[in-house]
Amino acid sequence: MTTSNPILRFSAISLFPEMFAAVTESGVVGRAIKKGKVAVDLINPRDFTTDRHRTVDDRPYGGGPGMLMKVEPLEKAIEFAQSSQPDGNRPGKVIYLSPQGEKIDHQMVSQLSQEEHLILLAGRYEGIDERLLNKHVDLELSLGDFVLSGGELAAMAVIDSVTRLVPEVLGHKESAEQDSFADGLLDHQHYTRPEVYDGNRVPQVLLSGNHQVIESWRLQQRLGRTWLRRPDLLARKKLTEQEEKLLSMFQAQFES
Ligand SMILES: NC(=O)c1ccc(NCc2ccccc2N2CCOCC2)nc1
Repeated sequence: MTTSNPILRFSAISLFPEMFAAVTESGVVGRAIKKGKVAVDLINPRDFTTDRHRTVDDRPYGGGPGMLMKVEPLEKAIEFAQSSQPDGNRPGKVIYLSPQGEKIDHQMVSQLSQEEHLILLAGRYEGIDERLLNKHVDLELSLGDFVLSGGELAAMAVIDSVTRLVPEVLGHKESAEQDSFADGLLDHQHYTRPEVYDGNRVPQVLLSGNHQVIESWRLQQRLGRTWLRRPDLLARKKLTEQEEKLLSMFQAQFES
């Protein structure tokens, strides 16, 4: 069923809009767009230039290597994105993807999935004038402590991860709920045919058909793997009595 107005609209402001085909033409986001649940508008600051050479970069005050994104075309692109908002809707939230941003995690992605319009600013060159950021940007976010050549890949990661959490986008909803991190734990191991691969058997419990035992084994593995690999995540999670028991059994086996 295609709804006339999407649940969530992304406006991606980028000098390389063609990069976004990677999310708009395939997978979960591609399907959500086809179903009219999500929309992704591509806005290129170059379309807002007024000079003959369609200049989108400018030299940094204070000198130094590299260029910055030119203020005027970028500001016009942001204002266009904000104006392209159906009346009565909440104004779009302007998000700037940068290594200086707040680290993104599941909580942030989940909050963003409640918005109606997200305007994603993909930086190029060495970045953007601080005064423009102060004027227009609501949220500066980072995927992690590493540098990309542009903000587009980070923006696409936001589009994909947020879209997965938009209600009914994933169809059988529980798979978004069962995404690891959704409940603060890492995912359990996965196995498929053949039953013996490279001399290694699939854990017997998964062949038992006993779904209660299988679910509890999977939960125990999620708890154990989180304890081993991401104790920081475990520290933040309130465990039920059953979870405490499963984890301590895992720890006992691990330390035996
Ligand atoms: N961690 C992240 O989310 C992330 C996001 C973007 C990004 N790059 C685009 C960018 C955006 C803002 C400022 C500088 C830059 N860069 C431009 C190219 O030069 C390096 C600095 N990199 C990593």
